[in-house]
Order: sequence, then structure tokens, then C-alpha cells
Amino acid sequence: MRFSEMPRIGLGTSQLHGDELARVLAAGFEAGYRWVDTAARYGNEAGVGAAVRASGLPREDVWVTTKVWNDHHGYEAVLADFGTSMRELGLERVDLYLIHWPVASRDLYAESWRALLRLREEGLVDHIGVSNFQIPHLERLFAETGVYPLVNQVEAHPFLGQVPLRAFHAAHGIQTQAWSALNKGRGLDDPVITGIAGEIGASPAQVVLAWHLARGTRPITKSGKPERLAAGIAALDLRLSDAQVAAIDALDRGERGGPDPDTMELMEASR
Ligand SMILES: NC(=O)C1=CN([C@@H]2O[C@H](COP(=O)(O)OP(=O)(O)OC[C@H]3O[C@@H](n4cnc5c(N)ncnc54)[C@H](OP(=O)(O)O)[C@@H]3O)[C@@H](O)[C@H]2O)C=CC1
Ligand SMILES: O=C(O)C(=O)[C@@H](O)[C@H](O)C(=O)CO
Repeated sequence: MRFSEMPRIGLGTSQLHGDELARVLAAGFEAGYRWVDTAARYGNEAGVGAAVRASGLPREDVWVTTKVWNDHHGYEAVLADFGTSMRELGLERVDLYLIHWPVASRDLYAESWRALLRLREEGLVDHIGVSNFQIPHLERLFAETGVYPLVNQVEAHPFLGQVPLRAFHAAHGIQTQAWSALNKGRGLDDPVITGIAGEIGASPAQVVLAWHLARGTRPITKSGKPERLAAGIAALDLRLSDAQVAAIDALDRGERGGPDPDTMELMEASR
């Protein structure tokens, strides 16, 4: 799939395995999701690939992202682990391959980025990017290779607006993707969000997804409940006013629910 055709809302698969993974992905495809986010770390690439094949959808209609984990940084290690991901997925191509975290303490992320550039040059992956990179990490990639990532997938939700990072992305043509787009349900009861939900006749979760879309961020969400998955896709049709977007922007308190990219070092094996 061309980058310009990339779906606007992604379906996450972290911590989903076996029958539950198959059930959620089948419900997600039924609801209209066409972008699945996995990672070596999630230990479910084989199940994701199987669900894509089982969907009956043409392969070119589904966007599959996977990521290399922290224990496989470095040029040769990335190339080797990409091969393992491809075998696990059992798909001919992966649409987007990301470096999951910078793990700056290892000082291997720029070398890892060179490996992603090679994979793209060789046509083994269509698009490449990073996840959880801060501005200095992105600057370093450009300084060393002259190429910015196409995507940076970072934690973002109303309590973590990522304003400086998003401005940097906009200046350098990097797409912002939001993981934990719903902050795992936290803050959906905030009066600003429930108030806008009442104004437009939508659910709080739909309001948050519509807010991501209005500010040009691509949200990735997850639910085990088919009705929530369907509601998420319906958010594509919602339009917030500038005032509603600004009111949600004002909830930003720089509050992370997940790890801090500057200190995240989890090196447990992904496989
Ligand atoms: N690159 C990275 O480092 C990271 C990437 N990710 C990716 O992003 C994906 C999404 O992240 P995740 O944190 O799961 O996303 P969300 O913010 O969507 O959180 C999902 C949780 O929110 C609940 N939820 C979903 N919809 C609603 C709703 N309408 N009302 C209330 N609660 C709701 C779900 O519960 P229920 O199932 O009961 O509906 C689930 O427990 C991951 O699966 C993964 O693919 C995640 C973390 C880090
Ligand atoms: O879920 C992800 O994509 C993450 O990067 C992290 O949540 C990671 O999997 C983790 O284990 C953090 O402790």
C-alpha cells in the first residue's frame, strides 16, 4: 500500500495472543480496520499474519506494521531479526518496520536505522520509521544518514499532547502516530471530553479519536469488545470544531502512562 493510502486508525495487538488475538482481529477487520500494529516484542506476529490471511482481504488492502525490539539493536542484529519477523508473519511484505525504542544507553539506534535503510533499499520493506524517539534521537538519525524516519509512533492522548515533538515532526515530514491513543480509558470521564461527546452525540472514546485525527495524528487503539472497535472506526466520520480541538489540547499535562523514552531500557528478549 502506498504511504498516502495508509489507513487513518490502527488496531493494536499488544498482549493479544491465540484465540483472543484471532477474535479481536476478525472483529476489527469486520468493523473496517485495515491497519494492524504488532511487534517482535508482542510475541504474536505469527497470529497476526494468520489473521490477515484468514481475513480473506486482499493483502494490498491491509497495512501491517511490526517493530524490532530493544534486544536486537545494531546493524546485523536488526537484519537478522527482520528476517525472523517476516518468517513469523508469513507475509510477502511488511508495510512499515519500526525501531521500537531508541534505548540511547546502548548507542546503537543510528546503526539500527542504517539497517532499516538497507532493508528499504533492497525492497524488503515498503516503509520505515521509528517509535518512541525524542527530538535529539531524530536529529542524530538525520545527522548520520541524511534521512528522517517517515513515522514516529509515540505515546499521545489528551493528557500527553506531545506538542514540541509534533511540531518537529511537522517541520521534517514525519508522521505522528499515537499509541495508547485512548490512554487505556483514563481521562474519558473528563468533563471537557464528556461535554464535547454530549455536544456532538458521540462517545468519549470517539471524541478522543476524532481529536487525534483533527490534529493530523494517526491513532492506534485496542479493545477486546467488538462494539468499541466499531465505534472507533465510526470516529472517522466525526468532525470537531477548532474550539473543541483547542479545549482538548488544553488538557495536556505532560503525563505519561507508559515508559519514558529517555530512560526505557527493557532488554528482555523479544523471542
Ligand atoms: N510503540 C510502542 O512503544 C507502543 C505501541 N503500542 C501499540 O498501541 C496499541 C494500543 O495501545 P493501548 O494502550 O492498548 O491503547 P488504548 O489507549 O486504546 O487502550 C486500550 C485499553 O483501553 C480500553 N478501551 C478501549 N476502548 C475503550 C472505550 N471506548 N472506553 C473505555 N475503555 C476503552 C480497552 O479495554 P477493553 O478491551 O475492555 O475495551 C483496553 O484495555 C497497542 O496494542 C500496541 O499495538 C502500545 C504501547 C507502546
Ligand atoms: O507495548 C509496547 O509496544 C511497548 O513498547 C511496551 O509496553 C513494552 O512492551 C513493555 O513491555 C514495557 O514494559
